[in-house]
Amino acid sequence: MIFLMDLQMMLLDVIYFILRNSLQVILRPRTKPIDGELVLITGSGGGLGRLFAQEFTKHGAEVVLWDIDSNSNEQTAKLVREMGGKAYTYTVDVTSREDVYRNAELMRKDLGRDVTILVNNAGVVAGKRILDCPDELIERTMKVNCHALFWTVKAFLPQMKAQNHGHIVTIASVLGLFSTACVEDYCASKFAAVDFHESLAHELLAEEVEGVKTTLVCPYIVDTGMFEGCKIREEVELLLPPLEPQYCVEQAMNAILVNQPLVCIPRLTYLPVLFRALLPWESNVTAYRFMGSDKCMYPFIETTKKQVTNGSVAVA
Ligand SMILES: NC(=O)C1=CN([C@@H]2O[C@H](COP(=O)(O)OP(=O)(O)OC[C@H]3O[C@@H](n4cnc5c(N)ncnc54)[C@H](OP(=O)(O)O)[C@@H]3O)[C@@H](O)[C@H]2O)C=CC1
Ligand SMILES: CC1=C(/C=C/C(C)=C/C=C/C(C)=C/C=O)C(C)(C)CCC1
Repeated sequence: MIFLMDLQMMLLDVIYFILRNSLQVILRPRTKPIDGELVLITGSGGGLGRLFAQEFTKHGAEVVLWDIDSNSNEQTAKLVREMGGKAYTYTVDVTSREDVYRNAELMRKDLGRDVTILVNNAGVVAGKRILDCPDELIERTMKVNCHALFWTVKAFLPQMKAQNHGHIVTIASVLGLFSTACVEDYCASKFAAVDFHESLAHELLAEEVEGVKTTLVCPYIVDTGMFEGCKIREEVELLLPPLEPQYCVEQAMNAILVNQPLVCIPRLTYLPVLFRALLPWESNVTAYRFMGSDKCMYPFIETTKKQVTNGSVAVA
């Protein structure tokens, strides 16, 4: 009897959340204020990281900027300060546990307060076919895109839980929800990031830590240069062009500010996720071929090769 009542309640809840979430697409829920929050952004010297720093600043938050490259990181801090915001820079290699824990402590000492919003944004891709790819580059992708999430969450979640206040944001990718050819390192690391994030979200909910929110951000190609050359069939690209970095970050911010658990940018990319789950493998392969998404990374890999030949930075 109790089982049947629980089942009925669960089904009603499922329907309620489907209706509520559909309605929220049209009627945006109220955004939460984040002025005075302390936001840590990893990879803050890069394309999206810099824009996140600026967007959080616009909303009145202070930003802690972590990047492996101090020059680009200082550039981000300069832009934030020019907007009248507060930025604190640290040169951190997020793949190093020791570096992460040491800098978390240093930051706490420097600022005398804790991070309340963590944006795990740093990311890399090898840009080589698996058989041409040095093992170190594969390991680096796994360490930056996946392992680093463990270290930063271990460094900042305890205080968030203690305060019952915080937000963990993971910038993953649509390539963490469906995959394509020749980016095995990246897809594996982003699938891992997605599941790391989801497991953490489940843990917080199971423990009823209501005050610590989570948002998983899964963007399609963004024009930051990281995937320079990546291209699908022209006719399909008209429907699904690469995202403007500013648009991508604004969409991600909208999701964060309403505590939305998951956002795929653009919305159209929810479809391949559904098809992957529902259709036979061969049907998906046929659709991939039709849309040119089976070989979309070929020109990207050629671009990376040219960068190496020209003697510039070998990997994104
Ligand atoms: N661009 C795209 O098409 C998409 C990107 N994403 C994801 O968005 C995030 C941001 O990407 P985007 O801004 O385009 O990429 P960028 O390459 O512009 O920025 C990434 C930043 O992370 C930094 N970084 C790399 N390794 C480390 C490390 N070990 N420790 C600290 N910082 C590090 C980079 O520094 P350095 O430059 O010195 O290496 C760079 O500043 C990534 O997670 C990416 O996977 C998701 C979907 C699409
Ligand atoms: C595979 C695939 C597609 C193309 C996806 C591409 C090209 C994704 C690139 C994503 C990047 C670069 C993410 C970075 O994090 C389509 C056309 C949606 C159709 C369904 C299957």
